[in-house]
Amino acid sequence: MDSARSWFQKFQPRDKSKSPAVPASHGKDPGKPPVDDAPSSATKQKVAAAKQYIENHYKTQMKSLQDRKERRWMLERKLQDAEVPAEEQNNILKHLEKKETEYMRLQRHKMGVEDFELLTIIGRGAFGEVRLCREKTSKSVYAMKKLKKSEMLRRGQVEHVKAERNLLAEVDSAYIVKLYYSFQDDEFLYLIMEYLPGGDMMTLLMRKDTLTEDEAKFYIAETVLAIESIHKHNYIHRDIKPDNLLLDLSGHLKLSDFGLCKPLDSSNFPNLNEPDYTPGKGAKPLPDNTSRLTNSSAPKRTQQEQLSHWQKNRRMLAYSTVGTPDYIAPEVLLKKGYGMECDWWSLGAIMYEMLVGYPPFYSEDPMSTCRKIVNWRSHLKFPEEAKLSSETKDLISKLLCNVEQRLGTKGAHEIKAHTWFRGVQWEKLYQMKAAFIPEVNGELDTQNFEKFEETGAQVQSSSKAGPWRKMLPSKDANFVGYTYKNFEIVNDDEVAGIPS
Ligand SMILES: Nc1ncnc2c1ncn2[C@@H]1O[C@H](COP(=O)(O)OP(=O)(O)OP(=O)(O)O)[C@@H](O)[C@H]1O
Repeated sequence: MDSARSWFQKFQPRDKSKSPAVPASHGKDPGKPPVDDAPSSATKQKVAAAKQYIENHYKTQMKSLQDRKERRWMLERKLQDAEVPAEEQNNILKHLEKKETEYMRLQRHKMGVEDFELLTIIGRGAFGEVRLCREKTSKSVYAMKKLKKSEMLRRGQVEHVKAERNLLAEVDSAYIVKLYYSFQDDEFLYLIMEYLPGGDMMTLLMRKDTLTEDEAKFYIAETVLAIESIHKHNYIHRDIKPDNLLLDLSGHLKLSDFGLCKPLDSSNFPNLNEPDYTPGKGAKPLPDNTSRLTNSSAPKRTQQEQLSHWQKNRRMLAYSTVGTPDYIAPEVLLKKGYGMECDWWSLGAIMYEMLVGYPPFYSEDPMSTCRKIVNWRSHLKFPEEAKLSSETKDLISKLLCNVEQRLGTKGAHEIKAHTWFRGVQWEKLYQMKAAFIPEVNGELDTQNFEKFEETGAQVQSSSKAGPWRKMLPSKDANFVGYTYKNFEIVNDDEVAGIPS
């Protein structure tokens, strides 16, 4: 409550001459025209932000109380089910209470970037970078995603960034990257996540060219479970692509990058709604590079030629500001209004790439890719050389199709039941041996990631990162309520240190 009050006070107008604390009519000079005492828009904004902060504060407190009760209840139930002797039960419950006390202490600590030692950069995206870091006190290693607020605002991504933070804090699944903390300073938002040292699926696919059916089945099945877990919480990813499928130490897959779909600025793309581009109709003449793939008079590329073109372009596409549209569903591109089915389309495109070597609508030019996607009926082809089984082609065709016919429209169970997945033990998948075990030597090993150059000054040297910064609330009302701490940050060593 105290912090809420002091934060509220910070939001009160400071310049009394502009926004008087008493109504303007009190003590005014009767000879002067009446002063407009309506609050300025800046004041209104501050009031709205303060209101949101207070609401958020109480919501968080209620939620943490409820979570605490739930943790206790779950543990009690587990202990009873396991018929643990009464004395041992008592000790275990006491241990939980100590962890709760430590968690409350950590909750009061205002987290900042200075709490972390910044290590190697492992990723760069449209809004910032991802790097390996180590928390100074606990020595735990994490991945820190840093997003520039001004860039998020400029590109209208504020709602997306909030959605990402909410989803990560809400969905607890083995197939979703775990969020430990989120916080902000004047310039940046930070997500402190578990570090997944196996690299991303894009890198794995570039190394392997294609996967065998069994290898693809393993990763596609885990992707199904990841997508199912976010859909259960009513989130749609919209931007599922191999770059967002990360591998943990044991080679299991986790979905990341939520709600931060790169803004596929429609002004950059051809008018996909033009009559000539409607699905099923004859396509407009395409630029040279794509007409080679569809025009019978132009030489057709072999699967191998297409694969090497794709691989040459892949990284460049991934790091471009527009991003790759290769996995985006036609209804998303056409801005028709879309639902969760769009994620199942992306699954189909990834499955195709795993088995063929490049995505189904690949073209060197992203605009042509978009055209091919919306005209998927005339562009979805399975190259002979890929020797896909009829079951494989059937599943891909049931994912890369109209929304109404698409598998998964009634739920993930429709996809899981397809014969291509025969033999998959869905419940045990995460406990099974992964298709590839990544090579990782030590907790700071980043060999499965690209090398990135350091650019400009490091965040730690920022003049805004002094200890006094912790005393100030962040000025930016757009990102109120971003802070989060996961209960799992409390480890047993810290609990052992608390005097009982
Ligand atoms: N938790 C993590 N552990 C290991 N590597 C990660 C983690 N999170 C992200 N990365 C790496 O950083 C890259 C970029 O991350 P991410 O896609 O989340 O950032 P982004 O800025 O949102 O990117 P995009 O521009 O694709 O939206 C990933 O492809 C991956 O290689």
